[in-house]
Amino acid sequence: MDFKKSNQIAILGSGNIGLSLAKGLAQSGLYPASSITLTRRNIEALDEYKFQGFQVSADNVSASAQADIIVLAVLPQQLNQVLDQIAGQIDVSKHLIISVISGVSCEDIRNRLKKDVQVVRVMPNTAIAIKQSMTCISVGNASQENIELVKNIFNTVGICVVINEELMTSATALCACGVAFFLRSIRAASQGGVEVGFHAGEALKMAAQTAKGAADLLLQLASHPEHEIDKVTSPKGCTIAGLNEMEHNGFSSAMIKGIKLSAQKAGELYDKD
Ligand SMILES: NC(=O)C1=CN([C@@H]2O[C@H](COP(=O)(O)OP(=O)(O)OC[C@H]3O[C@@H](n4cnc5c(N)ncnc54)[C@H](O)[C@@H]3O)[C@@H](O)[C@H]2O)C=CC1
Ligand SMILES: O=C(O)[C@@H]1CCC=N1
Repeated sequence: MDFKKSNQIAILGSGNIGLSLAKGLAQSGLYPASSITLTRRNIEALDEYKFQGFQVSADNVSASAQADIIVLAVLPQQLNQVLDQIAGQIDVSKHLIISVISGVSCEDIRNRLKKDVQVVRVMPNTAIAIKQSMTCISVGNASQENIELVKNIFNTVGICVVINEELMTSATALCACGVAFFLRSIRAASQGGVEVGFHAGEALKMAAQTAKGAADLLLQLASHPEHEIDKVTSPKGCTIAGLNEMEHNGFSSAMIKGIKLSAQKAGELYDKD
């Protein structure tokens, strides 16, 4: 399929996720660094990216005016100031807004910018920097052409699914915060590995590769976790002993409760006024 040619991207707010997205896009070859403008209030912090060929600026207004796609990537509490800055530059016939901001609806953004500007809400995670993001998209009022454009972008830097906007705070918890949750699990496993005899560095590498293999069993075989767990747990064996000890200490329950609290909090991050 041919996608609309959208040449210039401005990422307003180049912090953790904005820069991860920039790296992934440049790596993918879909958007060269020279077609991406990164904004931040203190642009000295972007020197390394300037050196790599990205355009850097402290001026959200001119960056937006020059862009076809404007990515909003500031914190929820920083958003209203940025929207008020750029509102006058928005050309509804040209601009597509992609917001990665948690807890802010497409309608919130349209109400503050221009009612008929096209806004898509996207929830990537930091693995986008290595083209491994699980990205959830809700399409807002975008045209079919722009929906395909956005899906193509996020499929190039990982895997994307389109979901209803009401589920975006849940997607934030499961997929964006989820990176931290799985990393903490791997870190905990490596700490266990040190207790049973490995040096910290090798324990971390062994835990990470084991986690990657476990995830790939599910993804590549379209298998269910309990089916794969049953293959590991030999009768009267050491796996079931360890697994049950973890469950007695609330392993699954802790993960479920954490995801529920994160989803609730994601819905409370933005103050419209
Ligand atoms: N960090 C993550 O894994 C993810 C974050 N998000 C969302 O992305 C947004 C950004 O999160 P992070 O990257 O973690 O935060 P961050 O604090 O690392 O990045 C925000 C950046 O915006 C810059 N900024 C603030 N005001 C600005 C302004 N007026 N003009 C230009 N730049 C400005 C800050 O200097 C900072 O570099 C949040 O809304 C968050 O909910 C979404 C998905 C994943
Ligand atoms: O912690 C946060 O609020 C952001 C949203 C998802 C990941 N980081």
